[in-house]
Amino acid sequence: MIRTQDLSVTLGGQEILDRIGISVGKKQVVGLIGPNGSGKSTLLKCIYRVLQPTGGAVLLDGHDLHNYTVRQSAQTLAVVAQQHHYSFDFSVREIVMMGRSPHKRALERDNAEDERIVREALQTVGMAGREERVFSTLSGGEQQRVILARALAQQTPCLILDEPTNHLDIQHQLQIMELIRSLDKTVLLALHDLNLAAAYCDMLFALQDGKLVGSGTPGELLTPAFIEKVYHVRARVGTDEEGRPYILYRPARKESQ
Ligand SMILES: Nc1ncnc2c1ncn2[C@@H]1O[C@H](COP(=O)(O)OP(=O)(O)OP(=O)(O)O)[C@@H](O)[C@H]1O
Repeated sequence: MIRTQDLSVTLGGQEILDRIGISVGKKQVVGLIGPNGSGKSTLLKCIYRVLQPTGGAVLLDGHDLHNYTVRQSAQTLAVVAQQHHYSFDFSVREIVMMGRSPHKRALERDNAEDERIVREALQTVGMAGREERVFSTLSGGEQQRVILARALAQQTPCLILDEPTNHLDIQHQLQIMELIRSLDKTVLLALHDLNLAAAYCDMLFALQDGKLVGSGTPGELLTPAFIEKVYHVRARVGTDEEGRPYILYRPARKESQ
């Protein structure tokens, strides 16, 4: 459903992405992994149209995203980006209600159905009853959940998430990942935590220095050799009772021994 074809990005004269081809099947949860600065956010930004690629294309259901109007792509893709900058003190309700705008005409007023969808989205992320709180006064984790609620209120078939577990404690990390899995949507997300990626993703794509350096199911991709090559960290990989890999990191070798 979402595909990138030879996607390249050059910024400030530097090649940030080099002919990346990834694909996310309908209703799959696909993780994008890779070290800091490897290009994960840049790739997601091309998909949610904040960045214009220098080469290649993003295809939605086989159609070039460039032929979509902004409204059409907002009806297809909802985004939870890494940083949330709001210059005004919006309430939680107002922020989540913004998710409804691709479904409305200019100046159309919010109706009872919009209100219901907003309440339901806040309930889903565990933020019910906080509609009137000022967004900027929420903790980082609470803000993250409100932004996810806004994406849910957008009612799109696809979700793009850049580090959705950022700022969250372990309980909320697991809750958000369980929620993402339960949504029955096509999901592409950037993740740092390889154990979360292993536990919740159907497929993974790995970036390193702007290049695609691996892809496969978590079990296929996350081997000790791969982790050492890409992250320069030694690791032991076990398998849980459901056959999914889990990773234990090991201290770096001491050079003097
Ligand atoms: N506007 C820009 N001009 C120049 N370089 C940029 C620009 N935006 C991003 N970069 C560089 O592109 C590279 C990839 O950045 P990106 O944010 O996509 O990485 P990432 O994998 O998401 O990293 P992280 O895990 O740290 O969030 C980095 O080296 C970054 O410094």
